[in-house]
Amino acid sequence: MKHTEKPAGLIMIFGATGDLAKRKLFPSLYRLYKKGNLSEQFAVVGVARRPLTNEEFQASVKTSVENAIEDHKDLDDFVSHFYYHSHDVTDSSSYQTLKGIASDLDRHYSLEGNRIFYLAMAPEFFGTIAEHLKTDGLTDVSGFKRLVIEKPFGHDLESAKELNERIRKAFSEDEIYRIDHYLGKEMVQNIEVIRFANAIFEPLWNNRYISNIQVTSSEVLGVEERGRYYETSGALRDMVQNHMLQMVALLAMEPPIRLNTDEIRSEKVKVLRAMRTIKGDEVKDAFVRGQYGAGEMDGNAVPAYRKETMVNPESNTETFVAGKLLIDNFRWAGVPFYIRTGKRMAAKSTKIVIQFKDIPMNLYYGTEQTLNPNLLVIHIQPEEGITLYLNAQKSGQNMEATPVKLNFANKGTAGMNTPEAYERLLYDCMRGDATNFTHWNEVALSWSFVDNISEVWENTKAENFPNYESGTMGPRGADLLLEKDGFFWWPVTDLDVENC
Ligand SMILES: NC(=O)C1=CN([C@@H]2O[C@H](COP(=O)(O)OP(=O)(O)OC[C@H]3O[C@@H](n4cnc5c(N)ncnc54)[C@H](OP(=O)(O)O)[C@@H]3O)[C@@H](O)[C@H]2O)C=CC1
Ligand SMILES: O=C1O[C@H](COP(=O)(O)O)[C@@H](O)[C@H](O)[C@H]1O
Repeated sequence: MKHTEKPAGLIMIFGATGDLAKRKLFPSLYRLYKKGNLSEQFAVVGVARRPLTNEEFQASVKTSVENAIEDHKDLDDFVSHFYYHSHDVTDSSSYQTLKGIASDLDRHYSLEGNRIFYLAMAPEFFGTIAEHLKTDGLTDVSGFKRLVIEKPFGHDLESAKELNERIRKAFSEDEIYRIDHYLGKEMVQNIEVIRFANAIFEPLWNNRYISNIQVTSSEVLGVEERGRYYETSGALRDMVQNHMLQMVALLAMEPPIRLNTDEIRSEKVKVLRAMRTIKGDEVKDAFVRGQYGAGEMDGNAVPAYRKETMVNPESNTETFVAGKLLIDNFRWAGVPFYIRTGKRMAAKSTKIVIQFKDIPMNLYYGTEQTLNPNLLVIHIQPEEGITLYLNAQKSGQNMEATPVKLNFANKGTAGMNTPEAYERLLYDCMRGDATNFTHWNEVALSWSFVDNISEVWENTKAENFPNYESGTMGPRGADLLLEKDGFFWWPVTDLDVENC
């Protein structure tokens, strides 16, 4: 696929009055515009039901950008490229009007017939919109056409297949950009560089030298206003099926023969294929689910999940998942990948800890004492960087090894759920680079892995829910999962080897 750095084009955003558009998409587009990464030949059509004039829509885009970004120098010029069409996506009759608007803008801005359709709406509309775009001729373009589709991509493998078949009627696989915003994060993208650009890591990156890998993505926030969605999702579908498995795939994949979209995706797919299936009775040994109870966060009392708005007071939905994954291939046989994610935990943090195996014998401590293992920590958020924990002699100490750390802190502005991730992904999509979007094969394999677990959990009531207090690192079962293998979770805040 040829990448043009600044292609002209129309971006049609379905759900343009929604939260995602306001908080992430408009500020990201503005940043691209400010950096000169957006062609002057661009126009945006916002679509949603509520009646708005173009001017009202432009004012709301302006407000969204002002709320997110301090420098607004060129904002008026930027918003002048925005247009609005009030349209119910389930109403077949108004797609023709939308088509007329798109054609007019194409001529007015010389958009070269390039179109990106961004579906920032509830997933039940994805299939309908894609079908209409085709049947009503919006996809009959002289340039490129691309579909950006938000999560969740289905609810399980079956529904994901159904959705995929519907959107594939209008777009080919290489025109579909399935968003996983973790793939837009600076340090997630850095995993490959750390692995494949450093002679000191790649030779050690296997079961001979690594004892276990831990991936934690903990959140402080609870379910907020998303109770209705979350009740049907839970942490397994919301975080594990996509973000957590994507990080595992990047950590475990073989070096691609070339750094292009197809080769990278194909290596990730191989990891997902090699992941050992966990089903039936095995689920309770390899996976732990949790649900938050009431607690205190930053000195304020917070309610239990079951007391949140739109949540069943007897809900069986998990807000926490910990699991042990095994990748049955030559490189990783026998190395556990532990994953852990949850809401209302003690800290907002996404970290990857690679724990290396112990050296055969310790010359430096008393015989009963072991040295601290070498760790490589990849800090995804809120701080961005890497830390390598080594043992060395500190000055003044006599032939005694103490842990020292080598730190690299990324200078980028690290925010949570950052618009920067969306900015990168939007830019990639405009340039036709789908590397950091998920291919259908990845989505399908992730769902089939997760479906086996959710099937067991949906059919067995979690008698001990709620089983962790808000503001903690999850239920005790998550610690036991590692303890039975002789490991423990490395802390995610202030990771200090000396104090572990
Ligand atoms: N918000 C976030 O941080 C994140 C969101 N997502 C995903 O992004 C998508 C959008 O989420 P979010 O922005 O939060 O959702 P919102 O509920 O805030 O927005 C939904 C949008 O859809 C429009 N809409 C609803 N029904 C129709 C209809 N029948 N026809 C036309 N427009 C309609 C609404 O406008 P109106 O009422 O005027 O029609 C609104 O613009 C979802 O798939 C979500 O999972 C993913 C990651 C993060
Ligand atoms: O996709 C999702 O991600 C967020 C967490 O994203 P982060 O970038 O803040 O780590 C999560 O809160 C949400 O439930 C989920 O849908």
